[in-house]
Amino acid sequence: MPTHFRKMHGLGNDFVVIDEREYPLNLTPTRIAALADRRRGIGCDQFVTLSPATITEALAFVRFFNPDGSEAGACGNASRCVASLLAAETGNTELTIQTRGGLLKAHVRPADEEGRATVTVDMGRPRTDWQDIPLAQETDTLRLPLEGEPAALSMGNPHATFFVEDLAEAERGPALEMDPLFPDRANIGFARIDAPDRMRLRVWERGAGFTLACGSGACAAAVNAARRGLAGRRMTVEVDGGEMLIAWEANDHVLMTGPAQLAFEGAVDLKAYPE
Ligand SMILES: N[C@H](CCC[C@H](N)C(=O)O)C(=O)O
Repeated sequence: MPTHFRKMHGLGNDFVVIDEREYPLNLTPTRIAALADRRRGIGCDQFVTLSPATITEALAFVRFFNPDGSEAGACGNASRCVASLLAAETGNTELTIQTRGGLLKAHVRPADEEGRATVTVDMGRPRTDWQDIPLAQETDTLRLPLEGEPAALSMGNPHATFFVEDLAEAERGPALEMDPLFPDRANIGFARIDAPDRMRLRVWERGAGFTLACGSGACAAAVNAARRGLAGRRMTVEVDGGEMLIAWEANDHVLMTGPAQLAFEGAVDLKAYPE
């Protein structure tokens, strides 16, 4: 029996979303990778599943998988998309979703005539201790012992941010993702500070490669810029797909605001994909 899915995106960072709350599908990493593959599957940057929440205040337990089948503890753009989906389903504009990286509270402004909602997600606190990122050795996470001295933190997934003048340096991303300093690999951001409240960012994503936008990467880059004294605590982050607003609040929580969009819905025969 075909399985319903939604194709969604946040600033071009795109997702296949499958709701397993009614009917668990037990999707294996192999099948997820095949479905996420743009040549042989539906194609997406991350594959997102909704399952029943195990914490009563949350409407769903949301998991994020990269096209290589690896699981991410956070995915900012997908969190906005799922929040907009749940808001449309429930009529709630304030809601909570459960992720491996923690509980995320969202505020959803209803979709406009193009189906584009504006969502603010509280992405929680950045984790800046080396063990929480994680790194392979005790390290000052403000300046990692790598060429270009990036800053690093976790938003529920590992991020290193290089502050550069020339975004062409992003070509270093693939090698850096695999650097032994990152035992779980890492998302690698390249940020150019254009003003105390504005940056341009490109992210080589762990397990996914370059994407048009990376929400957790924008949070990480904005917090790392403020930690390094390069910017304030409210940033407009310009990515290839558009702009997000990031605010690192006085309570240490990081608020991310940006669009969420349903592209189309469809059905897929999972049996056509290898277990
Ligand atoms: N695109 C996502 C990030 C996915 C992170 C994933 N690549 C990982 O392995 O952590 C975002 O909007 O935050």
